[in-house]
Formats: sequence, C-alpha cells, structure tokens
Amino acid sequence: MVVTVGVVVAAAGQGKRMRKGFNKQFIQLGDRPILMHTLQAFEHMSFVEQIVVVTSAGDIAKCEALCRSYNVRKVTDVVAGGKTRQDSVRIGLNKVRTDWVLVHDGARPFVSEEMVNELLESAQRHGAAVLGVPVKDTIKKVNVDGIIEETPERQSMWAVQTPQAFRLTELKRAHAQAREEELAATDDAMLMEHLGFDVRIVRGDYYNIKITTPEDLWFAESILQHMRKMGDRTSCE
Ligand SMILES: Nc1ccn([C@@H]2O[C@H](COP(=O)(O)OP(=O)(O)OP(=O)(O)O)[C@@H](O)[C@H]2O)c(=O)n1
Ligand SMILES: C[C@](O)(CO)[C@H](O)COP(=O)(O)O
Repeated sequence: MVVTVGVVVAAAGQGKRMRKGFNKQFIQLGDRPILMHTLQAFEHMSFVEQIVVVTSAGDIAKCEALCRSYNVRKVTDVVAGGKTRQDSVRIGLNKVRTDWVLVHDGARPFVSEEMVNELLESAQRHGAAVLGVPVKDTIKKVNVDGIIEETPERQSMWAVQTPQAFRLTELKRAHAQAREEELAATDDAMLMEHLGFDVRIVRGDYYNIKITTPEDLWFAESILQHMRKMGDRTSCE
C-alpha cells in the first residue's frame, strides 16, 4: 500500500529551562542551529513528503530564511504556534496533507532514518506508534511534601521520545476531543490513549535526546562529534 508521510515539527517553545532568553531551537550546535539539524534529518528521508514547522510568530521569517539557506525544500508551511506544545501541534496538523503524520520536537536533532523506518512500520501495522527507551534509573512517585509514595516496577517504565506516528485523521480527532474536554497532555500518544487507541512503543535510541537544559548542550555536542567521526547518523551506540 502506498502511503504518504508528513511531519509536524513543534518548535514554538520559549526554552525557559535552557535560560538563554531566546528559543533554544536557534542555538548553534556544531555548524548549524539545532532546528536545522532536525529539519535536514527529515529532508533526507525519501518517504517524507511534507514538513510543517510550528514556531513562534516572531520567528517565522527567521525560520523561513534558515530553511532557504540550508536548502530544506520539503517545508511547505512555517506557522505560528500556541501557548502549549499541544496547541502548537494541533495548529500544525491543520496544514498537513498526508495520510500519516510524524509529530516531532524541533529540539530533538538526532532523529535518524533507521529509527523512523521502524517507527512507521510499527505504526502502519498496529495503528499508532511512538519511540521510547527503557528507563535506566529507578523511578519514584513523590508527593507534594517530598515523600516517596510509590516505586513503579522499572521493567515496565519507558522514557517516551519523538517522533510519534499516527494516521492524520485519527490524531486530529484526538486533538479536537482533548480540546473539547480541556485535557492537557505532554505528548500526542496520551491524546490517542485517551481515545482508546493502542499505541505501540518502538525502541528508539538513547542518543535521540531532547535538548532541554544547558547541560544537554554538552551531550549534544558530544553526540554530534561522535556521529561525524563515525560518518553515520545511526551508529552512535
Ligand atoms: N508552546 C509550545 C511549547 C513547546 N513547543 C515545542 O515542543 C518541544 C518540546 O518542548 P520543550 O522541550 O518543553 O520546549 P520548550 O517549551 O521550549 O522548553 P521550556 O519548557 O523549558 O520552556 C520543543 O521543541 C518546543 O519548541 C511548541 O512547539 N510550542
Ligand atoms: C513529547 C516529549 O518529547 C516526550 O518526551 C515531551 O513530553 C515533550 O516535552 P516536554 O518537556 O514535556 O514539554
């Protein structure tokens, strides 16, 4: 079956935890801004037909100019996002014209074709899929007084990443319903789970980090150097 695949790249956050005073997507990582690493990764995936970038209204022109200078041609729309990531993704989805959509954080620059292939294969077989990695630490549920309430069994704990892959119509429905019910979610899978969909987890890679706090930039520089040395984006492990 021939299917079409689009991507919504959520890049409209303020990067408060990065404490730079500007959107962290524009921080230079190696020789280009973080967001350009992310967009170029999808640009080079042959099965991706369309990329929609969601950024803040004030950064649209800058983002379009960067796409031109880095030769990112699959970007059809650069649109202004919303207050939350969920709002930004919902806005971006309105521009997507493909059967399947990958939702990805602009701040995850090390997404690879190999991981996206596996993700899409699983999503198309089972209906919806997300990348994730088994957690390495012991996880505690802690109450407002700082007292540990519960230690969930680690074997069943995964740290969820992006991309996350869905049928466009189904994800749009999940977003519409969440809006109606005022349900707030930190990822798109949660909205699909809420609608009763089974969402598969596909093993991603520990290097597929989201750049969130300042020390993540050290890790990101090391990952980038390692990948360039290996001459292959996928051979970090
Ligand atoms: N209103 C928002 C908030 C977040 N994002 C995007 O969602 C991704 C994951 O969010 P996060 O890492 O939390 O980014 P920020 O919201 O920028 O960070 P912070 O919470 O520290 O302000 C980022 O690529 C971010 O740009 C978005 O598109 N729209
Ligand atoms: C979607 C996500 O990347 C999954 O890990 C993440 O939840 C989004 O970022 P945030 O830090 O929760 O805003």
